[in-house]
Amino acid sequence: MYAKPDSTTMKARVAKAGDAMDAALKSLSYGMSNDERRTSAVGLDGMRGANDAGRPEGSANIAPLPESAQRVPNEVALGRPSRQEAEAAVRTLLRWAGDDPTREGLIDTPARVVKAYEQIFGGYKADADALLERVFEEVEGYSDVVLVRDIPFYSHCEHHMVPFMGLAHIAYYPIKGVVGLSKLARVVDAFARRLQTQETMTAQIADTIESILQPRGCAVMIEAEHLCMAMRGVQKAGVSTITTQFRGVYKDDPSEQVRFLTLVRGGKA
Ligand SMILES: Nc1nc2c(ncn2[C@@H]2O[C@H](COP(=O)(O)OP(=O)(O)OP(=O)(O)O)[C@@H](O)[C@H]2O)c(=O)[nH]1
Ligand SMILES: [Zn+2]
Repeated sequence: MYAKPDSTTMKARVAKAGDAMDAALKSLSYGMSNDERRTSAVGLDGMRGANDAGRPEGSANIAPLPESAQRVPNEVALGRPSRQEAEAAVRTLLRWAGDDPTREGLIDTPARVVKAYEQIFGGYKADADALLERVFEEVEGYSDVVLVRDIPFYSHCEHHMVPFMGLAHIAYYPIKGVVGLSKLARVVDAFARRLQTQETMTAQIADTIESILQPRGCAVMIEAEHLCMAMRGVQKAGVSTITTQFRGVYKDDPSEQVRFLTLVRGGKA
């Protein structure tokens, strides 16, 4: 439906973002309160703390239940339109765009779009918690950081239903065993395949890892390009948005945040 992100370009962008990250690191270490350290969006001052609403103070060590599973209330799930209704809605949008849904090239488009939505928005049916339930304990007591970086993802912004895409980086300090590496990428998909804001998605991934694995700490960083900013509206292409969530030791210890960002950037600068 849209192009795969160009990882070279993204890597170049990460390198370019290095200065911004360095500046952010300084402010993380010296300028921010503990609360501010917990959620920060580099270069997006107005977004700081956007995901903290309703989360109790000091809850980082308590392993809160992720809200992700409850994002679609029952009454909404039960009132789901039929496939025919969804296809009719696509025909309406085709007419709104100015085209003729009965012409040959578009006649099967509503069915294709509805099918594509099942994949693109398959995250609503994903149980992110269950993905992390299997833990491997035979790791010789390994308890240092596990960092999976450069996980590509595609999501859609909830404001315009236009794609945003990029890379997610996840780190955690295991306490008792480790989780399968692919499961972390699956958790990213479980939340990316929904209508999202980047901040919400970042917090949901961190919430899930924190509550299910109960690690000593976890860090999530997402960098993405939003096509709603590139192809419409303000039309600024190539803009990278970075969001982070730090929990546990990552929240408490700025040097852990530095180590995380250093590992994420390792070999790229
Ligand atoms: N914080 C945040 N904003 C987002 C995200 N995705 C898109 N947006 C912004 O959502 C905002 C919606 O602004 P509105 O003024 O309601 O809508 P609009 O008139 O289409 O805005 P423009 O994009 O400026 O044309 C825009 O500023 C988008 O850039 C996201 O993941 N996080
Ligand atoms: Zn948007």
